[in-house]
Amino acid sequence: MENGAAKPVIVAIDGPSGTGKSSTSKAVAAQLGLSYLDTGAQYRAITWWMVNNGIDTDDPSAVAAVTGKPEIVSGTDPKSPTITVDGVDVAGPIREQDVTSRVSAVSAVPEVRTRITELQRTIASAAVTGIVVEGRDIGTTVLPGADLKIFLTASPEARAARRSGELKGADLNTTREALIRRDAADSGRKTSPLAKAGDAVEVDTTELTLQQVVECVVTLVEEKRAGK
Ligand SMILES: Nc1ncnc2c1ncn2[C@@H]1O[C@H](COP(=O)(O)OP(=O)(O)OP(=O)(O)O)[C@@H](O)[C@H]1O
Ligand SMILES: Nc1ccn([C@H]2C[C@H](O)[C@@H](COP(=O)(O)O)O2)c(=O)n1
Repeated sequence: MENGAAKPVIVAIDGPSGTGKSSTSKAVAAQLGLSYLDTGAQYRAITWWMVNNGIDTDDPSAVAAVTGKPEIVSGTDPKSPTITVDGVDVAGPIREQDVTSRVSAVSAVPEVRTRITELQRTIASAAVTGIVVEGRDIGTTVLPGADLKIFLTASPEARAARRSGELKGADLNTTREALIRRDAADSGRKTSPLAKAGDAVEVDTTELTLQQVVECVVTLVEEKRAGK
């Protein structure tokens, strides 16, 4: 750039549940001084609002009719990301089971995707140094011109073990089945399904520590910035 400031770098990190998108994205963004956006949290936030307002989340037209109502605000500091709905901090409630079990249905509604995608693009374009955006359709749909696209994978067994650890000993098989069900719903929806972009770098995290994944992505970003 003419004034010597580096061009903002846009990094898209996609993949199924439990592959390490959030942990990796936050650490990479913090290490490189970039903003961070958890797009799953936005879909969870709108789902939380639907549940809280008695909307039938299995009825796409009922969901579509009220999609524009809640005001969703994401804080993009990777060291303390935030998410509010109409000014209420929902970081805790959006991780609860009633939201998790409904979020795939709500996020499949095209009107919801249009609204949340617009919000994501606005946030990404305002990031001064750049941003790491994680989700399911970032490289394919939200930011197809991203400088770097990563697609994280891991075996269902590894992902279930990671999640069971978080859920304090939840049954491994039940957790694995729930992950597979959510992946199938997210990959099978008509509008911008979970998918690897053709130009994404796939990183299988099954046998890697979180630190190794972070180092791998940081190296890829630095190589991109250096024009390699
Ligand atoms: N490479 C890794 N090795 C071991 N554990 C990991 C690794 N990456 C992430 N984890 C752990 O796995 C769990 C899930 O990670 P994370 O929340 O980052 O995944 P995610 O892909 O963002 O999931 P979701 O899409 O469901 O939000 C966390 O407890 C995290 O600490
Ligand atoms: N870009 C995105 C991000 C998330 N979703 C949906 C599908 C997921 O099951 C759900 C929750 O995401 P998580 O918090 O587990 O990462 O949100 C989507 O459709 N597109």
